[in-house]
Amino acid sequence: MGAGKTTVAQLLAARWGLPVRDTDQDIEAAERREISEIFVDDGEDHFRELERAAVAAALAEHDGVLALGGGAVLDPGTRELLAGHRVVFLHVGLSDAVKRVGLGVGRPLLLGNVRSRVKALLDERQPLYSSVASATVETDGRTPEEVAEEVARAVETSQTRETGT
Ligand SMILES: Nc1ncnc2c1ncn2[C@@H]1O[C@H](COP(=O)(O)OP(=O)(O)OP(=O)(O)O)[C@@H](O)[C@H]1O
Ligand SMILES: O=C(O)C1=C[C@@H](O)[C@@H](O)[C@H](O)C1
Ligand SMILES: [Mg+2]
Repeated sequence: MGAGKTTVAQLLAARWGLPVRDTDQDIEAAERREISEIFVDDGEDHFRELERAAVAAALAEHDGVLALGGGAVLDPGTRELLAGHRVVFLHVGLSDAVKRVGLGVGRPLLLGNVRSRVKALLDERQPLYSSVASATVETDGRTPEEVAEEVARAVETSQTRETGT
């Protein structure tokens, strides 16, 4: 959370002239309620099922840039769906993440002490993010535009390597 997935996905889509989707937004639209309401009413496990379905639908229907939720990779089924796709991990350190998420409003897993919640999530999830990603881009101390530039370079380079174009 706060890595900039939603923000950077939009910049990349504009750069490449592609459509952009965001599974958090897809879930809220389909459910007609906010993510925090889903967590409160039905719990995280149910949210992860909705998220897996949203990722599957987006990968099937959408040819463009997809921003995931920060915890999507926790679900083994979602990780399987992502295999074979270009997945870029936007890394953020504790200090920048805390600055970017502010009070954590709308992010149910940050309820309580935002700094200690962010630290716990980063520590727990780091190995999973690295295992799913085909590239990692550092976001600390960089603007969204600088991050998008580096993601584009990483993706375009891997494309050249794969296709020679
Ligand atoms: N590189 C950056 N530098 C400074 N601020 C940033 C950067 N990237 C994003 N932000 C800001 O941080 C906040 C969170 O960004 P964003 O919503 O894109 O994160 P996210 O990774 O999609 O989070 P989530 O997992 O909750 O969906 C926004 O206010 C955004 O403008
Ligand atoms: O990191 C997480 O687990 C989450 C991140 C957000 O994108 C949302 O998907 C939700 O708030 C959970
Ligand atoms: Mg987001």
